[in-house]
Amino acid sequence: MLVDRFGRKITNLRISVTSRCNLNCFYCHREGYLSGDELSPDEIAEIAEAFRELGVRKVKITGGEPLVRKDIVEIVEKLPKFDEISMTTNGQLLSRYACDLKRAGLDRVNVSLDTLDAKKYRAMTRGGKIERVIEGIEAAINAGLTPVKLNMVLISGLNLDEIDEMIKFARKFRGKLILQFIELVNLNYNGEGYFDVFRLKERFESSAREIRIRGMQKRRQYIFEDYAVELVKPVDNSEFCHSCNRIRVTADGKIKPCLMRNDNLVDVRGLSGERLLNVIREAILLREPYYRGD
Ligand SMILES: Nc1nc2c(ncn2[C@@H]2O[C@H](COP(=O)(O)OP(=O)(O)OP(=O)(O)O)[C@@H](O)[C@H]2O)c(=O)[nH]1
Ligand SMILES: C[S@@+](CC[C@H](N)C(=O)[O-])C[C@H]1O[C@@H](n2cnc3c(N)ncnc32)[C@H](O)[C@@H]1O
Ligand code: SF4
Ligand code: SF4
Repeated sequence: MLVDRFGRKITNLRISVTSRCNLNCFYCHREGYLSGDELSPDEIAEIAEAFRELGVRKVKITGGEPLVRKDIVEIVEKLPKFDEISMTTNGQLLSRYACDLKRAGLDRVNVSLDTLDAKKYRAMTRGGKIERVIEGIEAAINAGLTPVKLNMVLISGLNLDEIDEMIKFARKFRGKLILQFIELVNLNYNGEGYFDVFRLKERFESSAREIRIRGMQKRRQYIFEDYAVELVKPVDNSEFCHSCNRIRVTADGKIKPCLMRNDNLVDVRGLSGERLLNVIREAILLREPYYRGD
């Protein structure tokens, strides 16, 4: 088991498989790192296996946009067995891949959708087609990549007035969708439009059938009859960082201890066996909560 200097157990691995993307959302943090280089499916599998041996139980595939990689099905297929393998995608290519990804071993997907207005969507993503995202969500549900989480970054002046509509949209899928309302992170972007998502707490607390607090980043989940809501508050939230059980691997094979920092990356590309395990153990010791509180 990997445990950092702050007693946080690392059970969750986030692998960026590319920095490339077929969209260009104006606020994108790009997972905090840009790389021109990409690991092969075998290289990804080797690093993932090392983390599995060290106690990681869940894997998230992300990007850039993971589905722009032509070998994405092979990447998923070659991953070792974990309790859960999920992917975060913008959904543009999801309907094409949903069934193959499920067969390859993907358990579920998160799909990013900040608005239900086609014109606004095109503007925010600089060219995205909303109908493709909707088709992708439907294909993912039909393929059993569930629960599908819908990621909506809340931006004041842009989409706060769409929260109710998004809930109505989620309800149509009868319990198969979880809505994630995400706070805007000020990284590679000036933070204009910031909205504190905890301002929604009261609203959901007073009406939910059940409230769950996830171990990961102490996220609050509100369960309703035919949908659920999760609030993701990464800004100025020491509770989030103190229960952060994630480690990241960048598209070019560096261990990234924190989304918000690039001054403590550790290159593991080309390493294998005991050497790889030891370098991972050392990298874990570089982890620090980004927001610490008092
Ligand atoms: N600051 C920070 N933000 C994170 C971290 N993990 C996820 N996020 C943000 O949370 C939002 C949702 O990320 P996703 O990739 O969909 O995954 P997730 O919701 O974290 O993971 P699951 O609930 O397991 O599906 C994105 O805006 C991420 O940038 C983290 O460790 N630190
Ligand atoms: C960087 S994207 C990568 C995966 C894929 N391209 C997608 O959009 O789902 C992962 C998630 O981060 C979110 N995100 C991007 N920039 C953000 C920011 N500045 N603040 C909060 N979330 C952000 C996106 O909305 C998306 O849900
Ligand atoms: S689709 Fe994802 S990676 Fe691409 S620009 Fe938008 S948020 Fe960033
Ligand atoms: S320490 Fe905080 S900011 Fe850094 S990755 Fe973990 S939750 Fe995100």
